[in-house]
Amino acid sequence: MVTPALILASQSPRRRELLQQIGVPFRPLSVAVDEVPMVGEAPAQYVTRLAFTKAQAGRASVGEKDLPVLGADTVVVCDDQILEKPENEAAAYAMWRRLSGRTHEVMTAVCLLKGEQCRQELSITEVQFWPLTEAQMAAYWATGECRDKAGGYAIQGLGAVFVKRISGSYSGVVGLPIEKLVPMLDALHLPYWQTTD
Ligand SMILES: Cc1cn([C@H]2C[C@H](O)[C@@H](COP(=O)(O)OP(=O)(O)OP(=O)(O)O)O2)c(=O)[nH]c1=O
Repeated sequence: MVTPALILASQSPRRRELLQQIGVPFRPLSVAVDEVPMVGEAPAQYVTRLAFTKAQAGRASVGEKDLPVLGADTVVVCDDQILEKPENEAAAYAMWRRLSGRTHEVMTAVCLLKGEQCRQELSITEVQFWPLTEAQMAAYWATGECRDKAGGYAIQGLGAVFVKRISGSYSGVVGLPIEKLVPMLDALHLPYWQTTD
């Protein structure tokens, strides 16, 4: 068995797949943190805080201070409002009506802790939706795909048909911006595909 180079403090299957995709040897760990914005907290601050909190929670639960821990958080932001995972059908429809025919931002913050070191990055991607019909929304709800996704859609899934344009990081929208992560791994001398040390 390969020795893990880091702990991924996340229950998200997408984050696990993205780390696997670039050949990082890791051990997944589910952490539970309160995902509630503080009063007056801007979306960028909020996702950054949550990524840090998840990494910290992972480190506390592993107990091995020297093993690096990676945490991440993703939110959809539209009209300065944070859209997380829809709690029910009404919440999902409210999100889709807001996103329909418009451009929103997907923010993913990443935090990597190793010993005393803390590296953080924020990815912001613009996503434009086609106008959505009520019939499309009903059909999408029926698929169940929206339930554990920020903003109530998955760009990597059937939700891709809602997307007209993207400007930024595709992997960031899915939950882990590879182009931000690789330099962080380099800085802490952590392995991935093609590294030699
Ligand atoms: C916008 C969008 C989000 N998402 C996902 C990424 C995240 O998994 C999820 C946002 O929820 P998060 O709270 O960031 O992550 P999570 O609860 O799935 O996992 P954990 O907190 O344990 O790390 O939405 C997609 O998969 N595709 C998309 O197109």
